[in-house]
Amino acid sequence: MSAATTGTSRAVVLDGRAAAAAVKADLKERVSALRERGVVPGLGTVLVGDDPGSASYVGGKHRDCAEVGIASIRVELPATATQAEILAEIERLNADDACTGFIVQLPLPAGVDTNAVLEAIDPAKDADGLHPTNLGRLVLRVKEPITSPLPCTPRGVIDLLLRHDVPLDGADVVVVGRGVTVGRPIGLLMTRRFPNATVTLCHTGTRDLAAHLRRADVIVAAAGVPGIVRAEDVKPGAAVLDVGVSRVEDPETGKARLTGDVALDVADVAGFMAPNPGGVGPMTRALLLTNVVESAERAVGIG
Ligand SMILES: Nc1nc2c(c(=O)[nH]1)N[C@@H](CN(C=O)c1ccc(C(=O)N[C@@H](CCC(=O)O)C(=O)O)cc1)CN2
Repeated sequence: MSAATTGTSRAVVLDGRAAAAAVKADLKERVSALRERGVVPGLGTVLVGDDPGSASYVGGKHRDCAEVGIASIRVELPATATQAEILAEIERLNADDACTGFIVQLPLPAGVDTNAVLEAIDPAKDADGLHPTNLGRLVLRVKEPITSPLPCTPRGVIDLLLRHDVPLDGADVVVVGRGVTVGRPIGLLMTRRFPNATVTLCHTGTRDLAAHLRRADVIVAAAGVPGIVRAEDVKPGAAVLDVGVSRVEDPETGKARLTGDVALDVADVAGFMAPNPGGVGPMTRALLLTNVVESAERAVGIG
């Protein structure tokens, strides 16, 4: 969804750019404190192939690192890289003391076993929180404070809801999309932070998506299908967070542009809206940095 609406919007905007700026300001101070103790957090990224979207996300991650004082390590491999070559780079980053956390940018080229790649990352350096050990800890350590990295986009969604006091106690939450970075982990994190929320995961096999959406107090749209969440299917006052990303051709300019999953006029019905761009995306980036800083703090016994 773009920030523009049909003009009657009364939804409170869940402003991810402002929230991310606040998160980064806090991280900058924490990174300075770590540096004073001789600890320099370093984020590594592994980018395979030449997808312009992925390259742009990785570039943004390194700009964020520079902003808060985190060191950057960039690994780039051609789209033809073999599974063994990718795993070798992961082993190198696992062993590199300058790299305190790293990610492998997704999606990987067709033919690469993404699960095997994610499982090869040292769980202590897993800045995305997508290693099975960390996903398992997320399920098991429900009552503990955060002791392991958490998936960034789901964490961003929850942070935005908390910052704006969106009511979650007893809420019906509907997540659309079952991808590995958002749809699958978000229910785990949501019911850890809001144990009385009821989370339903909808996907391409869901028989009646509209029926699920209509009773939802909170909708997290992460399907990558433009306009899949329509105003007529949103309960007045609901919180709607648009996390979908699709590349479409702009009919006016003929140029490719990014669009979300939520129709523009949903903002006229919703009580809270996380737009796309400007909602959850900037928080995904800020919480990646948070995972890196928290890991570095844990390593020296802070937090
Ligand atoms: N290893 C990972 N791969 C991917 C992840 C992830 O969390 N880990 N998520 C997405 C891509 N992504 C980060 O990698 C990401 C997507 C979008 C944004 C963002 O800030 N979007 C902006 C709009 C950007 C634009 O206009 O170009 C916004 O929403 O305002 C940040 C990060 C898939 N891969």
